[in-house]
Amino acid sequence: MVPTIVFVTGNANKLKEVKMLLAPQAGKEPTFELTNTDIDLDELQNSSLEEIARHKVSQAQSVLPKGTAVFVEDTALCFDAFNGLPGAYVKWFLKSVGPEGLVRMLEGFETKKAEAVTTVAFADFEGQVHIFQGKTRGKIVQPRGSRDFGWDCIFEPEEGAGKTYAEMEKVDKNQISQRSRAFALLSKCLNDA
Ligand SMILES: O=c1[nH]c(=O)c2ncn([C@@H]3O[C@H](COP(=O)(O)OP(=O)(O)OP(=O)(O)O)[C@@H](O)[C@H]3O)c2[nH]1
Ligand SMILES: [Mg+2]
Repeated sequence: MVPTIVFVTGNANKLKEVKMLLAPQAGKEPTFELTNTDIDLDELQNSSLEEIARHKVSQAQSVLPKGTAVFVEDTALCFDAFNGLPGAYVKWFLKSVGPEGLVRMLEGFETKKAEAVTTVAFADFEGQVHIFQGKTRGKIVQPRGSRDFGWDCIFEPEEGAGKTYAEMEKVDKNQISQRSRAFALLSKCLNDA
C-alpha cells in the first residue's frame, strides 16, 4: 500500500493542474496516493509568500490527524510596476475588479511586466515543513482565451510563444508555469525521500 498525501485547497482549477503535475510518469507505479480536502485556511496579510504558505500548512496540520502528510500552495501575481503587489492579494483584486480591472490598474505605467509565483508548503509524515517555490515571468495583457481560471487570460508568459496561459493547452501551461516549477521540486523531494 502506498502512503496518502493530502492537498488542502478550495480551488478546483488548481487541483486539476496539481493532479496532472504529480501524476506518475508513464509506465511508473505511483509512490503515493493524492487526496484533497477543502478546509478553509486563513491567509496571513502583510507577510512574505513563504510565511503565508507556512501558516496555511500549520493550520492544516492542526486540524488533520497527527502524522498526516499534507501540502498547501499559495499563488501570487506580482507586478514589476507595483514592486510585487498585488502579490498574494491578487485573489481579492480579482474578486473586486476582475481581470479587466487588473489590466486597467497598470494603465499609465510603462512596464506591464509581472511574475507569477507559486509557493508550496509540504508537511511530511514527521510533521517537518518543506517550502518550494516556482516562478514564471511574463506580462499583463488585455484578456485573451478562456475565462475559467483566475488571471490566466491576462498573463502572457515570456516562454509562451505569445499566448496567454488561458490560450494554451494545459499540458503546455504545465511545461512552463510557476506551479509546475514548484511541484517539480516537491516531486523531487518525495522521490528522494
Ligand atoms: O489565472 C490563474 N492562473 C493560475 O495558475 C493561478 N493560480 C492561482 N490563481 C488565482 O490567484 C489567486 C490565488 O490565491 P490562492 O493561491 O490563495 O488560491 P485560492 O484561495 O483560490 O485556493 P486555496 O488557497 O484554497 O488553495 C486566486 O484568485 C486564484 O484563482 C491563478 N490564476
Ligand atoms: Mg487561498
